Amino acid sequence: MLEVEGLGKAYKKKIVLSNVSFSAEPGEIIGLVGENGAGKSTLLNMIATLDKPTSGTIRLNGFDSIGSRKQYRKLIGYVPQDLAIWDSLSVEENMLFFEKLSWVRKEEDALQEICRNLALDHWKEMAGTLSGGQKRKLNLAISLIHEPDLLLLDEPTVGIDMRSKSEIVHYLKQLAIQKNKAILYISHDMDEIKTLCDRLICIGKDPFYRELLQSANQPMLTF
Ligand SMILES: Nc1ncnc2c1ncn2[C@@H]1O[C@H](COP(=O)(O)OP(=O)(O)OP(=O)(O)O)[C@@H](O)[C@H]1O
Repeated sequence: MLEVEGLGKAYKKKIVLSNVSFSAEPGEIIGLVGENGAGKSTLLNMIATLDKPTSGTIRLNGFDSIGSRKQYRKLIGYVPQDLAIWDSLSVEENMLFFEKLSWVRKEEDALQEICRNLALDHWKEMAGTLSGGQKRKLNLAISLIHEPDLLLLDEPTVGIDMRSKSEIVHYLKQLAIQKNKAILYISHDMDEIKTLCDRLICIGKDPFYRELLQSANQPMLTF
């Protein structure tokens, strides 16, 4: 499904990633882990087509991320580290707004169901007055409107309470199992990594980090 081959990224003379190769199958949750500044977001951003690789290729269901960008983009959902919601709109208005921007048409009931499945029951409330956890859920719900095959998540549970965190983790697990979605997930939370991820991709050279991750006893690729 997702095939990353020989991927490299340099910013001017600074090499951030080199020769990263891996694949992801439907239903798999893969954790992207490693120390600060290792290049996790850079890798995710290239897969999200927000940044161009210096070398290598990314293909999703046979579509190249550069050559077939339009078709490729329809298959991905991306949740950035920073919230991308409208504070002055209600949850309902946010969902309707982003549905209009999306390439699929969804009835309001279906949009509300996405939120309900995430235990986000604040349909008429202004996004600006939601708790941190509810805002994160709305951010995630928006990325699911067009039912992407591959979900790219950049620390989607950072800084939120344990209940919201556990609801998001439970939801993602169900999404992978029941709807066969592939999920690439950046996290610094060891418990979350152990609970959620089927396998890991460790970016960076810090031996402390690598040893710690090996103790999680999950299949791991290192770059
Ligand atoms: N646009 C850019 N121009 C120059 N350097 C950049 C740019 N984007 C990222 N970098 C550098 O690339 C390296 C990797 O950054 P990246 O944000 O991918 O790391 P990360 O593993 O996601 O870190 P964190 O865990 O702190 O989020 C860093 O040294 C960063 O300064």
